[in-house]
Amino acid sequence: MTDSVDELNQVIAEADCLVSEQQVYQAIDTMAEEITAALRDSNPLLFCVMNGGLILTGQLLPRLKFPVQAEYLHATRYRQETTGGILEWKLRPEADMKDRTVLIVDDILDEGTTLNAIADYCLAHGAERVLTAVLVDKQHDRKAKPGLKADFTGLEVEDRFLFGFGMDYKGYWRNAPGIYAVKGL
Ligand SMILES: O=P(O)(O)OC[C@H]1O[C@H](OP(=O)(O)OP(=O)(O)O)[C@H](O)[C@@H]1O
Ligand code: HPA
Repeated sequence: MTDSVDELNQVIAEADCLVSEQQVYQAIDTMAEEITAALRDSNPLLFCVMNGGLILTGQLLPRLKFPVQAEYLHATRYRQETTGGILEWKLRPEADMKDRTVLIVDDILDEGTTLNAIADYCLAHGAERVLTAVLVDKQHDRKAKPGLKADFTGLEVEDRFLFGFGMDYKGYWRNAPGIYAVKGL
């Protein structure tokens, strides 16, 4: 059942703001500088991981100071839940990635299952190398592989259920202006 607007307004009113909007933009500025320095001569193929990667991708792209071919893919495993399940491909990448440097952009590396599966898919389809960029790396010891990290990380955030800047709570509040943790989660 869809939560009511009142309930969704209560979620953000009761949530803890862990990272302010201004701090998020500073982190994205830094990520963009790092990505530009690393990839400006690589002609990378960038894939936004829908839906969560939408906002980071939209903020990063104008900050990247080199020509970028931007595409998208859609893989999901949380749906409306706060724990992850089986990864479902809703749209596989269509662009030819043979011998390309691929940059995968997503909102969060939580357990890392999603990014691992996407990276494996790209390598299996001929990508020369796959790099990953996430706004948030959630701090816990449940990563799909010990020590798993993205190549570019904006912020390290505590182990709570988060929303804002692309991350959703039950499909809502991807638009929240900062990074918030749901009360009690
Ligand atoms: O590191 P993991 O534990 O695999 O979790 C991270 C993934 O989970 C979220 O996607 P979700 O499945 O919620 O789909 P969405 O992007 O449409 O919200 C998020 O956008 C990442 O893609
Ligand atoms: O903490 C989270 N919030 C929203 N989406 C997510 N997908 C994985 N972890 C999270």
